[in-house]
Amino acid sequence: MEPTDSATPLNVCVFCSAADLDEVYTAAAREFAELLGRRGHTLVWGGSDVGLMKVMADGVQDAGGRLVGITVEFLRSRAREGADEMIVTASLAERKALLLERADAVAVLVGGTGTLDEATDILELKKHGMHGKSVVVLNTAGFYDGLKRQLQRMDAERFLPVPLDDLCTFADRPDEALSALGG
Ligand SMILES: C/C(=C\CNc1ncnc2c1ncn2[C@@H]1O[C@H](COP(=O)(O)O)[C@@H](O)[C@H]1O)CO
Repeated sequence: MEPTDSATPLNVCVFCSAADLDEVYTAAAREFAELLGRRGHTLVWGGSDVGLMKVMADGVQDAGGRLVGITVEFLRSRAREGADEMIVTASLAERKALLLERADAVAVLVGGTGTLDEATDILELKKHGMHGKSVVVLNTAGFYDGLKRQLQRMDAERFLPVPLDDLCTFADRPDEALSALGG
């Protein structure tokens, strides 16, 4: 499908679960992916063809967007066929650096420890002024309510050297998340 909506094309890095999840989560990811694809954006992601990562890649590609996968040597066998680009790094650290480097903006969808690791890494880099890219957390079904409360407490009790709002925003819906990224 050709992209139909006009917006400045962005490279949007998405961190999300490698697991197969309930419909409430896959539906939101699919909607976000379709918005990205329809607006001609590129998905930059971990490159695997599993779980929510696959839902995102399918949705973006079906809606006319591009796919740039950045996988790592030990997960190479899980890499998606037919991505526009697939880069294989030697280590997870190198992969995280490249995911950020190739992105204009970052979206954190529901996920486990892998997603949390990636999200805190880019927030830490942003805190230290290493990048100024927009970061949005898509809080599907309140999945990240606990994380939001924790970060708000860090902010209120001065654990953060910059305001939380300067680090990331939370969005309840996929369209809000994309708007927060300027897409
Ligand atoms: C080995 C299995 C699946 C393949 N796993 C992964 N493939 C690619 N990227 C992965 C994988 N696991 C973690 N990642 C990265 O972390 C995020 C997902 O981790 P989570 O713990 O599931 O949230 C994701 O953004 C990836 O970049 C087993 O079937």
